[in-house]
Amino acid sequence: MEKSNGLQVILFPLPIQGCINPMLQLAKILHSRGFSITVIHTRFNAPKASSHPLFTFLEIPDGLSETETRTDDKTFLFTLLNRRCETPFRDCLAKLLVSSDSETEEKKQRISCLIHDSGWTFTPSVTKSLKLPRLVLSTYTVSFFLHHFALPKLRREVSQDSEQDDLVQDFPPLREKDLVRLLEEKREYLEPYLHMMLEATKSSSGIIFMSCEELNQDSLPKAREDLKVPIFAIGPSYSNFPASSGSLFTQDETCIPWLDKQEDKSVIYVSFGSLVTMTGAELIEIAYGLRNSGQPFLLAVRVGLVKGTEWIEVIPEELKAKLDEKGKIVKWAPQQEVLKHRAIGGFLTHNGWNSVVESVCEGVPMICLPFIWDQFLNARLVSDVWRVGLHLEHRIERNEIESSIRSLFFGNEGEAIRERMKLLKEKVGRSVKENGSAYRSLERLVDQISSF
Ligand SMILES: Cc1cn([C@H]2C[C@H](O)[C@@H](COP(=O)(O)OP(=O)(O)O[C@H]3O[C@H](CO)[C@@H](O)[C@H](O)[C@H]3O)O2)c(=O)[nH]c1=O
Ligand SMILES: C[C@@H](CO)CCNc1ncnc2nc[nH]c12
Repeated sequence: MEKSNGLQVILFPLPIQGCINPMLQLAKILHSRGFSITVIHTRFNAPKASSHPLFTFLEIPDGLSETETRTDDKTFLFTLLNRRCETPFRDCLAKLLVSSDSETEEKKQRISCLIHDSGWTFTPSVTKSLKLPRLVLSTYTVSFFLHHFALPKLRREVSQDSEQDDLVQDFPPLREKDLVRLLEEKREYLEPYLHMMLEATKSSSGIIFMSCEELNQDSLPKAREDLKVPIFAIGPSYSNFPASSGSLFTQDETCIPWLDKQEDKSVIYVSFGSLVTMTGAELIEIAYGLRNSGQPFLLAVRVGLVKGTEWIEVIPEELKAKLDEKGKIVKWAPQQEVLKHRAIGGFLTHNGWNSVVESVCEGVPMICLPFIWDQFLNARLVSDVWRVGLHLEHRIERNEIESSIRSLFFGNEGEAIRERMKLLKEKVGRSVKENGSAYRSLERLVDQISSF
């Protein structure tokens, strides 16, 4: 740990698991560079302050009701949060600035800037009136962030004559069938929300991605050109700065001793992040697919994953008994530790960006089953661009799942995928080491924050 550099950074994550983890990871990275860290967060999905004794946490009210927090339309949720949090956030930040000014000289830690999730769109007017520099963190991959601003236009101009498998011209490597599914979610709030997000990004002092040149060759130059603000692709550095301490759920630690008993690279790990929901019938197909594959498996079923039920009640008793012979089902896994484990041979994933990056960092080949939003694009990167995974093409059927597991573990394609994943892992690993592209980007970010 470096000693304090006398500067303080204020962080403001969006309250969903997929956004809290990368923000806390950024906090750890900046703290290791001597910055002191204050996290302003909503009451809803508040991170566990006790897991981070080195940071200061300040809670603001968000006014969300129980029902509102459960809404399926995430854009609506974020729109509500932005409306309700503006005033409490402004008050909180203003107070912080005043109290930091009045500290005694030796305790003084000048507040150098605010770094907020790209999903907070009200921030420009707040920091402008308080004269505080502002950086944005995007938890998406660069190409999704860049191209998703065109979604309202793409929705208006859905092409009639294109084939399902065609690439979407303005949104590669997304395919037409992905775009159709992505747009299926009801999104009446999407257009104004995206507009505000883009404005908040363009008026910022820079945007940070937990990604690197090696994973975004084509989109980074275009992002620099379009957004016209400095771009810092500083990660992923999951191995040095684990994100798991940001977990909102209790991790089932019995996963690791269970994995210890399995053979090298024999287990398929299955998880779907924190937002996706599925039907009971879909979970049953997945369970049969896992069982019929004959491979040992570790399945994370989050409470609430299956719509209308609590946990895994939909799985018939008789199947449950068969599952227990070779598999383990938990509510929340210590995912990074699991992916690191020598027993893991593959990851059946919904392709949230954090999961994809964690899998690449640990060199675990994937089976892609995206459900919503940026997951469709992430899955194409994995299967079509880097070619380090198979794609289920949205077929949640036991036979498809069984055969994809078999070809990943035993087929020729699986062999080639493992080979490519090994190379990709090494490439990304080099990027965060001294003089790698992500390392240099982080140096530039630290310089910029210090110079505000
Ligand atoms: C299910 C499960 C998850 N996790 C951790 C792993 C990851 O760091 C994190 C989940 O992040 P993601 O894999 O990005 O998934 P998710 O929470 O759905 O993320 C949301 O936010 C992401 C970033 O904006 C998006 O890319 C996703 O599409 C979106 O759904 O939670 C665990 O540690 N244990 C678990 O059992
Ligand atoms: C505003 C963003 C950027 O950090 C939140 C991430 N996640 C998401 N944003 C919008 N719709 C979603 N549907 C699923 N996940 C979603």
